[in-house]
Amino acid sequence: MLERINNPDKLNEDVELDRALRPRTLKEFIGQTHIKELLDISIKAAKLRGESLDHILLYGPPGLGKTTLAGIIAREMGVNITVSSGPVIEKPSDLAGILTNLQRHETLFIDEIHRLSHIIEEYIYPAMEDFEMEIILDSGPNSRTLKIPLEHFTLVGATTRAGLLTPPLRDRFGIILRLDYYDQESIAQIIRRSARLLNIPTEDDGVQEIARRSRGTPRIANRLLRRVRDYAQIKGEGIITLDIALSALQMLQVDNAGLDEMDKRILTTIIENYNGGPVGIKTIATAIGEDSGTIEEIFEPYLVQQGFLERSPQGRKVTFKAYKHLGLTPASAQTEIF
Ligand SMILES: Nc1ncnc2c1ncn2[C@@H]1O[C@H](COP(=O)(O)OP(=O)(O)OP(=O)(O)O)[C@@H](O)[C@H]1O
Repeated sequence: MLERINNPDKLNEDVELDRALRPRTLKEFIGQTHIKELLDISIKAAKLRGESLDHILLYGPPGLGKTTLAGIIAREMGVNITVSSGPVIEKPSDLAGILTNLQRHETLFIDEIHRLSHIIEEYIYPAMEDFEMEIILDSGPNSRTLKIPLEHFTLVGATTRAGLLTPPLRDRFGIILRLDYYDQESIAQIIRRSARLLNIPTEDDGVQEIARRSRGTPRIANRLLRRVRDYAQIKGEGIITLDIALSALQMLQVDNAGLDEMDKRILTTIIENYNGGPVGIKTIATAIGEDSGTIEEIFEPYLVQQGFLERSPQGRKVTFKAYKHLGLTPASAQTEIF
C-alpha cells in the first residue's frame, strides 16, 4: 500500500532525514516559544544547583519534535542520553539493565511511555522518586526486597496519548509540556532551514505553499520539501518556486488545507452516511475500514484543530467549514433554501 505523504508518523524514508535535520540546541529549535523558555530556565537552574533536571513529560501529536527536544535537553544539560520506548521494556530485568547503567544526571528518553506495562510502571515509581530500584528476591515466605541505588537521572517521557497515562505515573513528572501544531510561519522557517541544510534552492512563495499544507507538523514539512525538490529537479530548473510547489503538491494529492484523501474520506463518510454527525468514532472507523485508534491519534487532532470536525460526548460532527471546503451544502441548509 502506498504510504500517506502526510502521515505524521515516522516512515522508513524519514529515519536518515530526521537525523540529519534535527536541531541540536534550544536556540536552533524553531517555534514552541513557551516550551523553549520554560526548558531554558529549568535547565539553567538545575545546572546552577548542580542537580539533575526534573522528570519531563512531553505530549502531543506525532512528528512535532518530542524526540528532538529530548536530545536537546540532554545536550543542553551536557549529559548523555539513553533512548528506549514503552513497548521495548518488557521485563523488570530490561528496566533494571537500563537504569543501573545510567550515569549521573543522564537523560533517559522513553518514547511511547503510555505503552509501559503496569508491572514496569510499579518499578519505575521508586526509580523516579527516590532513585532506587527495588528487586524482589525469592518468592513466598522467604521473599526479600533488595534496594539498588541509582544515579540521579532525568526521565523524559514522550506520548501522543497523555490520557492513557496512569495518574500515578503522570504525577511523578515535575514538568509536563504539551507540544502543539506549529503556526505557518514557524513551519516556513523550518522548511527554509532544512532547504539550506539540504542545499535546495527555494523561493519564498514556494516555501509558504509547502508550509500551508504541512499540517503544522515539521516531519511532514520536511517530507513534502523533499518530494517537491524531486519534482523541481525533473519538471523544473531545480528551484522550488510557487508554480512548482503547487503542481507537485497537487500531484501528491495534498490539498490547500493540508488534507489528503483519507481526511476527506472521513469527512465525506460522516456527511454522506450519517448526515454530518454526531457519530461515534468506532462507527466511522468501521465505515472507512481504518483503525479507530489511528483515526483518533493521526487524523482527528488536525481536523479538529483546523475546525473541520467537532468532538462531543455524542460523537464526531462535521462543521460548516468542512462542508464549504469540500464544496458541499449541509442538508439543513438545503431544507431552508427549498
Ligand atoms: N522545532 C523544530 N525545528 C526544526 N525542526 C524540527 C523541529 N521539530 C521537529 N523538527 C524536525 O522534525 C522531524 C521530526 O521530529 P521528531 O522526530 O523529534 O518528532 P517526534 O515528535 O518525536 O515524533 P514521533 O513522536 O513521531 O517520533 C525531525 O527531523 C526534526 O528535524
